[in-house]
Amino acid sequence: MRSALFFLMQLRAFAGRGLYWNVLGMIAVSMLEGIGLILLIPMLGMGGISGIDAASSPISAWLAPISGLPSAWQLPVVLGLFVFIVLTQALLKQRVSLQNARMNQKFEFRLRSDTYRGILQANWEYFIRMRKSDLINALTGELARVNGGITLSLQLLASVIFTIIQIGLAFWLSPVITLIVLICGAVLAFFMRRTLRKAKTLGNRSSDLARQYLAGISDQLSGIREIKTNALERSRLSWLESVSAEIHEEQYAFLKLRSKSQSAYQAVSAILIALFLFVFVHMLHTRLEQLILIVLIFSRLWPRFTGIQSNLEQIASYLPSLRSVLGIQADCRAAAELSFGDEIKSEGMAIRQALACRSVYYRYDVTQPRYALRNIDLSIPALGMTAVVGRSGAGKSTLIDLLMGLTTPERGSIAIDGIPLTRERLHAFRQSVGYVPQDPFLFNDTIRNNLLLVKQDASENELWECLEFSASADFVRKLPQGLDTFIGDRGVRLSGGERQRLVLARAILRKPSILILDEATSALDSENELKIQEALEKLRGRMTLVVIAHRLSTIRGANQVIVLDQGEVVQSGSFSELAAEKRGLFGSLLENQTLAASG
Ligand SMILES: Nc1ncnc2c1ncn2[C@@H]1O[C@H](COP(=O)(O)OP(=O)(O)OP(=O)(O)O)[C@@H](O)[C@H]1O
Repeated sequence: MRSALFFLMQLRAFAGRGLYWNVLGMIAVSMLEGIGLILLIPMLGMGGISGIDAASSPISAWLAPISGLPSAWQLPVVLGLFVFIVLTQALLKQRVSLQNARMNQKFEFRLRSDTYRGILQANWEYFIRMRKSDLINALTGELARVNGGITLSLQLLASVIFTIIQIGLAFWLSPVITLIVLICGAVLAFFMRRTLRKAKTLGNRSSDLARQYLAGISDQLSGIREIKTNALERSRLSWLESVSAEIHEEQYAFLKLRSKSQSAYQAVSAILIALFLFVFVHMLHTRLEQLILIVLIFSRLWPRFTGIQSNLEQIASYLPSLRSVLGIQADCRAAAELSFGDEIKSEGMAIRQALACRSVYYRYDVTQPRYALRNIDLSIPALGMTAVVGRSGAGKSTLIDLLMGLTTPERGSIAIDGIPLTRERLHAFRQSVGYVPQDPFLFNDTIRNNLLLVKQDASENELWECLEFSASADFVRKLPQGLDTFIGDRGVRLSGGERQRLVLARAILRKPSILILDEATSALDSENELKIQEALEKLRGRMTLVVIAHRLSTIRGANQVIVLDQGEVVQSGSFSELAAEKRGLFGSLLENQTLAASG
């Protein structure tokens, strides 16, 4: 029951008074149903069914005006009343269920939007920690289960209201019989508690399995190339079959649990009804009208009891999904770096003097002693070109993430023109950054839309200018639909170099104050690399450039070269200065590359 209450509390916090109106509607529906039921006795009595005395009906006092009518009129009037009550009840019921569906939809919409908003507002560290597929699962499968949980909780609420009202009616008719039936029901419910606990455990497992499945399948489809080239098809299929088998086992266990508890309820209800009739008619000589009504009430209540039990089981199994979605929301709140509205308030922030790191320390995992960056002190002068070099794993990309404000230092600070980059200034600063990552990403859309993403009002001329600059214009012109060609799954596949150039075009479209290229020319052939080198030359003096480069020949023109090794700055200076320090790391990197190129 606590699970259902949890769902309903969430709904109440969202729907407020709307939920109370619906509860009132549910009460009215149940009352009308009860009255319709009680009307059966006078109807049967007036219809002349022997043994039933219409005047002894519990509502005979209410029917007094009808008894005053000529006897030929009495039955049609009672039948008319009955039809009216049933129709009103049906209409009201329809309205309440539509309102419930609307409320549920709005709740789901809000939950979905709040969750995604939280995800979008979370900082980069959160995404480093989280599995992407868990977030996808929360926004798809888990939300669908939460929706199911809310629907069932509302059904349960209706059933509980119905049950209370019908039990109240039964009490009014005969407290003794009702009490005996209720005691039996309570004893049965007590023994069914174990089933509920089991349902909850199964629900937890089902959530885990869904997460595991989605994580695995999205990983494998992303790595399908590796699967093919390493001939891993069979082992991957076995993985899928084993997870599917587990999912089926879990579903089967849940169905078995439900059908077992339902059959138990049905069997007990049949035995109880038979026992009642025997005991009350033969031993206690109860009045027939009362007995008929009570049997009627409980024969309708019993399936509701069963419904309540099975609803509770299912709701308990859905609860882990709601908890998981709310957990993600809470984690995102804790990791929030931005609130919507910041972007409206802020405009780009230009670097006028320098972007600097002061005694910066950074660890990916604060529980581990290993620092990815240690004691970093450096200054990137505005409008110059700074190159960052170092062996693989030296900390270059980590440094870039810090410089862009994607991550925040554990100690020390990042400052723009001497002012620390605080959370409030983050969004404005990022609007001034153009970034081309190692593995460029384009959305599954047209080239035009991919570019317009960063500057919606860019003119056709501006788009082509950026494409020219990034040496992409030629290949875009040759595509079947030019700028309107779909790329990715639904359209033309682009080579790594082409994607990299398009991402570069996008990065410069909004004329950033600082352009950061993380190995941006790694996928380019020497002809295109040269073009980009020339373009970067043209940008010099117009924006601050930061370039991470493996190929040291590409950074000859840099004003400053920073050499990182094992998370520390080991050298910095101009290209020629560092090249002259033969015993330094830069000298040896340069020597290795020259040897490799000549060999
Ligand atoms: N998400 C992460 N979680 C934990 N450790 C990480 C993570 N990303 C990087 N590291 C570690 O931090 C260190 C610096 O990594 P980084 O990616 O900054 O190096 P890099 O110089 O950019 O390397 P490369 O040239 O190969 O891209 C490495 O030891 C790496 O293992």
